[in-house]
Amino acid sequence: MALIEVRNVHKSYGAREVLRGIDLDITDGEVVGILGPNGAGKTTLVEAIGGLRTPDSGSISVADIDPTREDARLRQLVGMQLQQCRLPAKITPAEALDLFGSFYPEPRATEELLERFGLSDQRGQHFEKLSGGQQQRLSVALALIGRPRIAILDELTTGLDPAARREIWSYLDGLTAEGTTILLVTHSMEEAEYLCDRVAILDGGRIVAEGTPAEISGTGAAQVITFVPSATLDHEVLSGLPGITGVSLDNGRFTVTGDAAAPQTVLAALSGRAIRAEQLRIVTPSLDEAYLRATALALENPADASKEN
Ligand SMILES: Nc1ncnc2c1ncn2[C@@H]1O[C@H](COP(=O)(O)OP(=O)(O)OP(=O)(O)O)[C@@H](O)[C@H]1O
Repeated sequence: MALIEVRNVHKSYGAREVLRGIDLDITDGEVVGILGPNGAGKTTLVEAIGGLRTPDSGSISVADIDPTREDARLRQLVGMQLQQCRLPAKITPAEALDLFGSFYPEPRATEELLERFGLSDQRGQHFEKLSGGQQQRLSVALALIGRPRIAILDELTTGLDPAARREIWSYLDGLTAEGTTILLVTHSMEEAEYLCDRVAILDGGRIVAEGTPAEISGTGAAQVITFVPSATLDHEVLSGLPGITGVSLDNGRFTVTGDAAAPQTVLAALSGRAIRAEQLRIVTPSLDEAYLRATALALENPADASKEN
């Protein structure tokens, strides 16, 4: 059984249905990214998993706990970093960490977190005087202080400078090595590719694509090779090659799609016939492109999106 199970979850705010039948399984130790455009329902979904919002229908189970009912048990298991960290204006990072740490049996050391999250110099500064990035880093540290088995991180590194992002990513690498399960909402494809075992793209309240970053971006499967052959080349020479899934010819330019080995396969076949591939381009779709494709498809099929209500 998965550590987190989400089954057919629906959630509306007034007349607006924000989650429209979400199914998601997350296994122990996995790092799963939720991507999607603004307003897609990402925060609603992860906060429902964290027990902060109640679905209208469907079910959620977190290590066999119903997040809407067993709040105290859930709090010991789950560390949540919220998109907007709200703390009293006059609390300092050291005080906030000590306070949150006091809720857990074996908290991480305040000093260790201040150092790892680059807040040692601001340890005594009032929350209201911290920069946006410092408040953000504090919110991540607070989510992790209780050594949670599951960390839910909402826009973990939004607004952070590149060095701070890398620092947080490397800290999370350490946590995943210890077996922490991480669910993160992100707008950064780079972050998803770096951190996540799996991503789910949410759009219009539905998961419109799901898989490993490589599967979603197609790098594990589809490669697109385009070229102009230096001499006449038969279509069949290419279509008969192993791992090739499509060949088309337009204005003298071939476009060949195939598996990860397709570029080598095509170039070897050409070289065996003493043909050069001129104006050669090999395109590996990025996660960015896959994301735009998946959300564009969902936009093109609004009828599909409203069918199952
Ligand atoms: N408490 C609420 N009451 C009413 N509407 C809400 C509430 N929370 C969210 N919404 C609306 O639900 C939709 C989904 O919001 P949500 O915050 O889940 O999206 P998101 O994918 O996290 O967006 P973003 O990327 O902008 O953070 C939005 O249209 C938002 O305005």
